[in-house]
Amino acid sequence: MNDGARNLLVWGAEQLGVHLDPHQLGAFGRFADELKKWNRKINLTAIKGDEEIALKHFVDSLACCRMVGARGRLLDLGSGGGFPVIPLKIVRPHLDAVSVDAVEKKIIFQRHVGRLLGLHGFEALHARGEELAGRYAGHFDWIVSRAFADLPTFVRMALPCLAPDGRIVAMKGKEGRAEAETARPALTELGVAIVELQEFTLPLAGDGRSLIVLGRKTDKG
Ligand SMILES: C[S@@+](CC[C@H](N)C(=O)[O-])C[C@H]1O[C@@H](n2cnc3c(N)ncnc32)[C@H](O)[C@@H]1O
Repeated sequence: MNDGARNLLVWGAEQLGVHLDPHQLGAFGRFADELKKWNRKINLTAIKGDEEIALKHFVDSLACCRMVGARGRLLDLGSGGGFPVIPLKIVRPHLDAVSVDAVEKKIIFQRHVGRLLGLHGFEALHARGEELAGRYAGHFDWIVSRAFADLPTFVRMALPCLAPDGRIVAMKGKEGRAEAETARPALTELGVAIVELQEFTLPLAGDGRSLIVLGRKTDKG
């Protein structure tokens, strides 16, 4: 990753309230280098330039930091090249993270990055989200996804694996609020409520983003 991209990453992360130390910056640099190298052979991402990777993959992934604690169990459904799970693991090293994707070559890439960066408590699993309920029933404190599926589909897949007080976090573009409104009846039927909806602009790139946080409905609503 070039100096300009590194500066963008530091600055963009700061805008989100995340301070990156030199060790973490080094990890992001190695992740970017591997992403570019592997992307020449297997299709991991359409985002190829250093600056774009820094903003549209790394800073964007870090946006959901504020919704996730420092310790606990995290699942990323449909994580592709490792987003948002690997950036989250870099800045929240004590999270126990499971990353799932249906495409094996993407999971092989993530395992490679996990080994290279020495990420402990990181498991990349080649599976479909629909298959996880048996192994991970009620297991995760946070289940996240970025650019994965429509809200009811994601929630239906995530819910069996969610701890009783767990949270589902959907990372969406600027259309997130409208999608949440449309999905509200289906979500109610699933026994889930929108706990929080945050809209923000990706630093510098200016693209609209939204974070939709969901939890099980309680008797109180
Ligand atoms: C648009 S990509 C997003 C990847 C990553 N989250 C990101 O933001 O860069 C969606 C990913 O979901 C995976 N996927 C689609 N359906 C899936 C399923 N049912 N279970 C697991 N992964 C799935 C695809 O293989 C793909 O890697």
